[in-house]
Amino acid sequence: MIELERVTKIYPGTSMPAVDNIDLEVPQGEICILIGSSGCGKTTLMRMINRLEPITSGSIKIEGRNVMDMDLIELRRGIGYAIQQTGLFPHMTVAENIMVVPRLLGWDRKRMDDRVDELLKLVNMEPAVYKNRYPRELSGGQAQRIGVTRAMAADPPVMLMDEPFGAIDPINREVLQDEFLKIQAKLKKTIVFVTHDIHEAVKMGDKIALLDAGRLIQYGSPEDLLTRPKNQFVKDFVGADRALKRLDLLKVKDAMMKDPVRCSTDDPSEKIFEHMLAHDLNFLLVTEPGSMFKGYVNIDMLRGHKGIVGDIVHPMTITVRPDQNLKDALSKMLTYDLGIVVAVNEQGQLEGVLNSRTLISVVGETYDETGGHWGKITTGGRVI
Ligand SMILES: Nc1ncnc2c1ncn2[C@@H]1O[C@H](COP(=O)(O)OP(=O)(O)OP(=O)(O)O)[C@@H](O)[C@H]1O
Repeated sequence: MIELERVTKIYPGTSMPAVDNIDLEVPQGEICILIGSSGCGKTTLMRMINRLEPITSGSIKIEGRNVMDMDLIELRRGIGYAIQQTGLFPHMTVAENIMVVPRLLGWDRKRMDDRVDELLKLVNMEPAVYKNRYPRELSGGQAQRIGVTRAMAADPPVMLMDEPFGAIDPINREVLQDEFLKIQAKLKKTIVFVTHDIHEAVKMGDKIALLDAGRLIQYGSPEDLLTRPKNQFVKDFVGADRALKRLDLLKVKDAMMKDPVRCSTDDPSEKIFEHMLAHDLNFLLVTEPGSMFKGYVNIDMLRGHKGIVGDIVHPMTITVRPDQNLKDALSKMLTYDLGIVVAVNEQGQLEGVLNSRTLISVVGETYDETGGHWGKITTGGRVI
């Protein structure tokens, strides 16, 4: 846990505090987002945690220990630090960059090599391909991945991340965010994460701290800020399209129809054709016995077919995961012009189906602008 108590920073030669009397608690294993307009004090606040900036007054404790009482080297070893500009050393290879802190800690060669491979695999970069490259031989997204892995190299319990995905185009940014959240779900670091982007904040944050002119305006879960903005400033900051932002918060599994009607690859086509006619269905999902998702059949494909469904099933390559957010699902549906999108789990098994009508009703019905209350989503929609 990181505890900030009445933390204030006044830069020498200035009179207005850059950080003004902030109390904040970041629980163990959570991501706390610092957000606010340019100059509101986010970076200053973060840099006081690892003492890159001296604290003017107040106290910062990590696991109950005041950072000012800790040996500086020991403090920084326990805190990974990733920044937007990545800070990679241009004359060092990827592997050497990742190993900066472990080398200082005196790790042996084998342990360092293993760690480089492990971390590169974690961020989906093939070690054999990338570890001997120099930063100039990486794309912007790859360099940011390396910046983040470097911060994680010595497995610090605390990470400070200052717009770590800031310089990346929106599509790769989503990919990096998803990767990072997956890693975080396993590693459970305590993270302070600065961003300018409210979508990123809502997606990544367990808690969001909204700052203005050095002061903490509201601190709470993304849900809190979106649904119970404390004042007009917060409302304006989170924006008028709060209903849409809620798509960042809700997961596919919250809105999908679970356990949808399906047939099996070993079902006879004629029997399924009759069944679909009888139930007025023209489209049916197909799984293997054991529920591995295979694709779909429609009534025209089945008409006159003598074999089994598995012979003619049409694959559906665009799918979502139940724990992806609804915004990702909507974006896939719009990009590929799909009326429905199927949710499959990591093993490829069919878990549910989401249709565009359900999605739209989630956005439309769950927020009552006048009362400002969110309704409950209780059901997915019927698909077939
Ligand atoms: N070294 C410094 N000396 C004097 N003032 C500073 C210094 N660094 C930052 N400031 C001021 O402190 C305030 C907070 O700056 P800080 O960089 O923490 O804001 P920020 O929220 O991270 O901004 P941005 O989003 O633009 O990065 C600003 O008014 C800035 O001008």
